[in-house]
Amino acid sequence: MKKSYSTLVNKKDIQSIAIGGFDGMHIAHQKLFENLDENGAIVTIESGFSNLTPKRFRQEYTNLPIYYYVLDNIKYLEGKEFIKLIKEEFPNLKKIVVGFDFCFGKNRKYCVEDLKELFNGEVIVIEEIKNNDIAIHSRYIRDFIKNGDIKKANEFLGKKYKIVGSQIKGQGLGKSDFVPTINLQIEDFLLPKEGVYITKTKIKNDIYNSVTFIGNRVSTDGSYAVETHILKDDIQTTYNKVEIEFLNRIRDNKKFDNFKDLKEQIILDIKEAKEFFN
Ligand SMILES: Cc1cc2nc3c(=O)[nH]c(=O)nc-3n(C[C@H](O)[C@H](O)[C@H](O)COP(=O)(O)O)c2cc1C
Ligand SMILES: Nc1ncnc2c1ncn2[C@@H]1O[C@H](COP(=O)(O)OP(=O)(O)OP(=O)(O)O)[C@@H](O)[C@H]1O
Repeated sequence: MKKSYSTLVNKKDIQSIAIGGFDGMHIAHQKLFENLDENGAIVTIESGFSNLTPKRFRQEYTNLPIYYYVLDNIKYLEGKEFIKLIKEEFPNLKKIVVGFDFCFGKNRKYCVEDLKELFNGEVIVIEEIKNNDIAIHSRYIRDFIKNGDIKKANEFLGKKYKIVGSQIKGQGLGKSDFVPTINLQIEDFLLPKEGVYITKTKIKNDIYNSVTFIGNRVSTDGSYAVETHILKDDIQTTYNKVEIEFLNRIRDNKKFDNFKDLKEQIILDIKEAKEFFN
């Protein structure tokens, strides 16, 4: 099994693991982690499609060490081979925690009953965790985000949906014709539906109330942009890392016939965001 990330914890010390994809580190994932003991670890099988909590950001949502394995390297294994590798990786493993729908190995033909049979230790299977009768899964959270339903996404995540990017140069119009904005380049993260959102923006150790526009600037140059206006301060410098937390959605992206109308709308958006924070 090829590990693609290393932590400082010695794998010989690990006695319990939770296994899965864990994109989002959502409420149900956290329930699995609660069943790990102090010598526990998270074993993440990377499919390459993680865009809620891309791999390099996942560790911030847990104190447990995370070990990453590439799905393509292990998906052809028979059940016995999978367990053998797990035991080679974690020689003192006593407990495995998975969800009710966990399957593994060749054609995903091995599931929880096989795991119980093949692993000579404790296997804890967590029943399906729901939020108001709807099952919590990363795929549903992705749908909420794509539809702009940030409140639902946050409810299912158990935290605010966050993207991380770096500042890039904008058109230079914001400051002169509208309001100053930080233009962002975002990689790896799933972007919410086009529109205007109430957000918090974190730069270094400071957190600012903000409004964020996502979408094609159909009223100006037409290009796709993610840009944030900080409600309080005029942020001047270029920062490498900017984090945006989504709290609520204000409206859809819209084409305005002139800059005056767009500016008036932006002022209304800012007013709505300020009221939200008050
Ligand atoms: C709160 C807010 C709402 C916005 N709404 C729209 C919009 O509905 N339609 C649009 O085409 N552009 C919208 N924009 C983007 C502006 O067109 C953009 O800020 C302007 O073109 C300046 O871009 P620049 O920062 O690259 O100079 C919005 C920007 C902000 C900050
Ligand atoms: N709602 C849930 N209730 C209980 N266990 C869950 C739930 N969702 C996921 N799990 C378990 O968490 C682990 C990680 O699963 P996985 O990464 O597939 O999460 P997911 O949210 O179901 O993702 P996806 O929607 O992409 O399938 C697995 O062991 C899985 O069985």
